Amino acid sequence: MEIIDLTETRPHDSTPLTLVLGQFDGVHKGHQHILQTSKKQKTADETLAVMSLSDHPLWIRNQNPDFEKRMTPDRDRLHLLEQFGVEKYYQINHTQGDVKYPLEEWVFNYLARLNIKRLIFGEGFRFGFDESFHMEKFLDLCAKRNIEITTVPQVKVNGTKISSQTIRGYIKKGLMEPVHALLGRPFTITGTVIHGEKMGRKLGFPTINLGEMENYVEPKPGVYLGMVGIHKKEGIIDYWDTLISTGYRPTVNGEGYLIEAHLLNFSGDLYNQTVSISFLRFMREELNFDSLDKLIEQMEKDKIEGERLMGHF
Ligand SMILES: Cc1cc2nc3c(=O)[nH]c(=O)nc-3n(C[C@H](O)[C@H](O)[C@H](O)COP(=O)(O)O)c2cc1C
Ligand SMILES: Nc1ncnc2c1ncn2[C@@H]1O[C@H](COP(=O)(O)OP(=O)(O)OP(=O)(O)O)[C@@H](O)[C@H]1O
Repeated sequence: MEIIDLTETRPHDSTPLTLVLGQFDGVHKGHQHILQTSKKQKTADETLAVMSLSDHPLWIRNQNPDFEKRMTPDRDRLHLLEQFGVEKYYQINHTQGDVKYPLEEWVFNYLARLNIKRLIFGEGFRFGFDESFHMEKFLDLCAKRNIEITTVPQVKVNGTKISSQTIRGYIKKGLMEPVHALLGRPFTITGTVIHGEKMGRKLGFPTINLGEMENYVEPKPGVYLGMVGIHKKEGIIDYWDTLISTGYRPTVNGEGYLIEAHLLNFSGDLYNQTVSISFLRFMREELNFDSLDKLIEQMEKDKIEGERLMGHF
């Protein structure tokens, strides 16, 4: 997939495009449907492209914290878009300096640099919200350029549209089973293993900590059952059943929110390796124990329960 920053470049290539507009956080089942439909609708000479803003307009324009973090930061999202057949990805940098322009005109000025034949939206699409994105005005601008517009019906579950915002809300509540169902895969964070406080090892429960985590939505504090994928050479991933602890570690007066994973029955050095931590289910709340012995006793119970749930015995 070719990645093009439209803020910096005026593309010279005039490839005819079928373009889908939107943020695509999670590349959830609704997004997957619109991409599959677009692939079928485009003609053989058209290239399937997606265009997104670097940040959600509701974060840039309204400072709404619900739209700051992602379940799929750029690297994960681009990888998934490619898997679903997107051939070109256009990004526009959206910053505070742009808020003085009407959103639909600002977006259209970038679209006008491309040879768009077909523009595809999910039904009810709006970038941000009604007051910031005037859909009718946007459609008028497209019509003047002879861009064909198609609307794809919404994919719903129990009568409600699948949306990134809803799924991020489930992650924040620790509801990992519906997240798995709506994404078609578990919520997964990927990063490089960094050196932590090394206290876990002393407690008999060594854990891996990941760097570069700032951009991910934070799952509710607690203990989860999951899988860790260790990225090996040639794209091979070695999976381990795992316990995941998220939160503030009140028992050891931890500082700041952290995600750690204790791989079940694993021994070895993972520092500096790339790993993916997938969340399968919430097991219990994070607790403030009055001694380290009590924390260790509970972690031993967590381990037995985790192994039982994973079918180890
Ligand atoms: C399975 C598991 C359960 C945990 N549960 C709690 C908990 O309930 N309360 C708490 O304060 N910390 C909990 N922790 C976090 C530990 O306090 C933390 O892993 C330990 O202090 C090591 O931290 P470090 O990796 O930064 O050295 C848990 C960790 C694991 C692996
Ligand atoms: N459930 C769905 N069914 C069909 N199309 C969808 C669905 N959800 C989003 N789309 C479409 O996918 C494209 C990208 O969507 P976008 O990520 O901007 O919206 P979203 O997933 O609804 O997110 P948010 O919750 O932030 O509004 C848009 O064209 C949008 O209309």
